[in-house]
Amino acid sequence: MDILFVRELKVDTRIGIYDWERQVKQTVLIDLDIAGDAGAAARTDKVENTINYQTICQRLVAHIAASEVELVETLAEQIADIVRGEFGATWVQVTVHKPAAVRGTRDVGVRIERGSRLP
Ligand SMILES: Nc1nc2c(c(=O)[nH]1)N=C([C@H](O)[C@@H](O)CO)CN2
Repeated sequence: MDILFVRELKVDTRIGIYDWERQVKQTVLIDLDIAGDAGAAARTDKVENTINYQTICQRLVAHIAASEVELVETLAEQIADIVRGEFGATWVQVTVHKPAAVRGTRDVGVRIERGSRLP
């Protein structure tokens, strides 16, 4: 199994459980690991034969910038649904970072895996 990855996709969004967090936008960073077959794309050297990571990033930026969820868990689940449902990935790992959201930390967030690694 091969992995396509995205690291630190940066998006400003309304997210959080507190009143003040409903008034402002905060930055989240998204990491993705997506199961795929890099061999098929490599043999043809055509992006049509793989999952286009740029298209996924554009789709996720549009979704996340417009979303207004409270929890990082909800956002991670929505991202996994998009990557699997719209891009045909069989397995995805999604990490949502909310840096500096909690005093005394560098980063907090959630990591989820959805789907099967088997083709
Ligand atoms: N499990 C979670 N715990 C917390 C979340 C969250 O999204 N998932 N969010 C918050 C606040 O919004 C925090 O990020 C800002 O102070 C607290 N705990």
